[in-house]
This record gives sequence, C-alpha cells and structure tokens, in this order.
Amino acid sequence: MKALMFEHVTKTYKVGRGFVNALDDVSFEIESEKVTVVLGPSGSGKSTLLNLMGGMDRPSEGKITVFGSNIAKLSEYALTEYRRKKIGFVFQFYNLIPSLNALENVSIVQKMNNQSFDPKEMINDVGLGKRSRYFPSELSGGELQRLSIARALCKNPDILLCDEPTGALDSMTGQTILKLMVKMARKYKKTVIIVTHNASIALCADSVIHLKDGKIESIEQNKKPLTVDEVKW
Ligand SMILES: Nc1ncnc2c1ncn2[C@@H]1O[C@H](COP(=O)(O)OP(=O)(O)OP(=O)(O)O)[C@@H](O)[C@H]1O
Repeated sequence: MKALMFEHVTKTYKVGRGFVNALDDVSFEIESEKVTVVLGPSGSGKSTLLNLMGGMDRPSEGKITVFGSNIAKLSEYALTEYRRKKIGFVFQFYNLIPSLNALENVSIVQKMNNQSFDPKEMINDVGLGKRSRYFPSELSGGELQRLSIARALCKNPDILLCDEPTGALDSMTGQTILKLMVKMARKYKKTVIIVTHNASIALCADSVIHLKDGKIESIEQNKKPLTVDEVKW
C-alpha cells in the first residue's frame, strides 16, 4: 500500500525580488510500513520535503496524497488534525517541556490522540524505564532523543518523520536511535521517513530518495536492507 504520493510538487519561496524553487516538479511514492531515507546535500530541499509531508507547509503546485487523501487541499483545521493524529515528529530540537519529567512529557500526547500507546511501555521500549522521573535537564543528548522518539511513538501515528535523528549523537547512541526507528517500521508497522546527511543510515532503509537542487536525482529500492549492527559507521 502507498502511504504517500507526491505528484509534480513544486515549492517556491519568495526571496527578495526573486524566487527559489526549494522543490521543483518532484514526483515519488512511499510504501507504507517501510523505512525510507531521504539523502541530499545542504540546500537540496530535504527539510522542505519533510515540512510538506508533515502538513507544516503547503505546496505551491502539485498534489500530495497521504493514505488516499490530498493534503494540499485540506482546510487549515483539517491539516492541523492531520498533523496531530497521523504524524509523529522526531526533530533535533526535542520540544520537550522542561518542567515535566520524562514520563509526563510522553504522557501529554495521550490527550492528542485517543488511540495512543501506553506511555510507560514506550519509555521502557526506548530504554529509559529507569529514567522516567528524570527531567529533560537531567538527561543526555541521546536520552533526550530517545525520549522524543518515545513521545512521537506514543501518539501511535501512521507516519513518523525524522529530521537528522542521529545528527548530534556519537555513533553508539546513533545506532541505538536508528535501531528504534527501524523497529518502528518492523514492529509497530509505521511508515518511517528519515531525512539525513548520513549515507550509512541509507543502508538500513527499504528505499532511498536522493535529492539534488530541489529535484529527485534517483530513487533506489533496497531489497535486502542491512540490520543496524551490520552497518559500519
Ligand atoms: N522559508 C524559506 N524562504 C526562502 N527560501 C527558503 C526557505 N526555506 C528554504 N529555502 C531555500 O530552499 C532551498 C532548500 O532548503 P531546505 O531547507 O529544504 O534544504 P535542506 O536540504 O533541508 O538543507 P540542510 O541540509 O542544509 O538543512 C534552499 O536554497 C533554501 O535556501
């Protein structure tokens, strides 16, 4: 089943008196329950792509279909509902609430979605069971990243969007995080989309989209993705 389809999507930004096509006539499909990696150099349009997928922004032209509905046409209200219910975000800026402990930070998403998972189970699953009463200021970068994954997962979203999830982490912690992302697709049947500069991550993906100058350079299907342990970092 297709989770996501982009058809001739262009995103144009106005800069001074001119325009920049951050994405230029981009078309591709993403299978559900798979891991897709988006690779590309700085400025190639990766964040723009992620913002469009997550309903944070709308395309200037083209059609974006998510599980059968064209999100480019949704009202503002419906788009907010889409973001709240369907999408889990794992961004580098963790957006955790400093005055809430780890468990409370995960539990708040229960209010957003009545199909959410058990927060305690999610915290255990990312290996933070013993840290559930800690506050964000008492956690390391890797732990914060795992906590933000637990929160994104707790919402039980259909699609998980990850922006450089291992960017600021050492390779051991990065591997742990990547294992969690892959597990989300394999165990929890989520559609996982990871935007990164790190080509090693692509070896674990089912498909890899290469972006360059706002265009798709190539799309590879990986019949035999490696496990995270098999990848050399
Ligand atoms: N809000 C904006 N206004 C104007 N130009 C923008 C805006 N957002 C992005 N751009 C331009 O669009 C192009 C693509 O940007 P984008 O952030 O999507 O790239 P990226 O691949 O995510 O880069 P990086 O890896 O450095 O984060 C760049 O040339 C950028 O300057």
